[in-house]
Amino acid sequence: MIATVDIGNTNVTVGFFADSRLVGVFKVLTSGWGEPVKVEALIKDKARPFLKKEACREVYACSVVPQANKHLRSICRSIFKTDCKIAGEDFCVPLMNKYRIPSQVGQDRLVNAYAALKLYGKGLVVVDFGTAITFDVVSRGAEYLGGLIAPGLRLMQESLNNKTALLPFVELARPIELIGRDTASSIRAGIVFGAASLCDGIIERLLKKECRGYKIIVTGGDALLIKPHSRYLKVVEEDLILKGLAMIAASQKISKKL
Ligand SMILES: Nc1ncnc2c1ncn2[C@@H]1O[C@H](COP(=O)(O)OP(=O)(O)O)[C@@H](O)[C@H]1O
Ligand SMILES: CC(C)(COP(=O)(O)O)[C@@H](O)C(=O)NCCC(=O)O
Ligand SMILES: [K+]
Repeated sequence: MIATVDIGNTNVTVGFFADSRLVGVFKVLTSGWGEPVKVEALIKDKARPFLKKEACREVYACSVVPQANKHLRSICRSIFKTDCKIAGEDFCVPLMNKYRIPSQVGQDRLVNAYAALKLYGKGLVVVDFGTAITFDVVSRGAEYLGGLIAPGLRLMQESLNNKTALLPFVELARPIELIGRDTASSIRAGIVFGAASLCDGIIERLLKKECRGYKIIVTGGDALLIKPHSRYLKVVEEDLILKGLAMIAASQKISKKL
């Protein structure tokens, strides 16, 4: 069995793969890194049922929270009894990276692009509704071209609440009407329809120009909330980063054998 870890700005997501199949996933909040001992206890607890069945041979990770990396390394040794390999530090995502400064791009975006390329073939856009909404383009020549970054749904919720006197924090849910007639439904409609329109608008621009005929793949914590309101989001890949990490682990094993 191998373990994969995705440290995003909201969640740490852990996935276990047996024979390339995802057999289990759990999440803990990223904000806990201030108290790594607590994060370790949480991960240990949630990983226990999987580790009882089978030991972990390898851990592949991807992080966009650099201050978490050293804790991740020690947590891996103590829970999984093996060193973890972190994207960008211990291995490179095997993709031609055309970002102006290649090291500047988030490793999560590269892993998403790699995973989608392996699953769906060249010429695609990955949309990830995480803390940020990211759009990542893989060309017909299988190169990572870059993309776009916009604020995610939680950031929209929090900034409306934090930067105004009267707006409360409202839990997001499927909006029931376009024209909100109370504060909570106005905020829900604004954020959910707004994010769907932002997404469709950007995809339309991409499809008209550089990305004519490209496939669109969507992932991330808020993907299912937005999908019903979008024209272009049809193909959902949950846990795309974890799948990408598992595919990279498998490819490294093959290249070692060659
Ligand atoms: N407990 C929570 N705290 C914050 N956001 C949450 C929580 N549960 C679900 N979410 C939603 O998940 C989104 C983040 O998705 P995720 O893909 O896990 O992000 P990341 O990969 O950036 O950590 C947020 O925008 C928010 O709407
Ligand atoms: C854009 C991101 C914040 C997205 O992170 P996430 O929503 O997955 O937490 C992350 O990929 C990042 O910090 N990128 C570095 C800058 C860049 O990609 O250009
Ligand atoms: K994201």
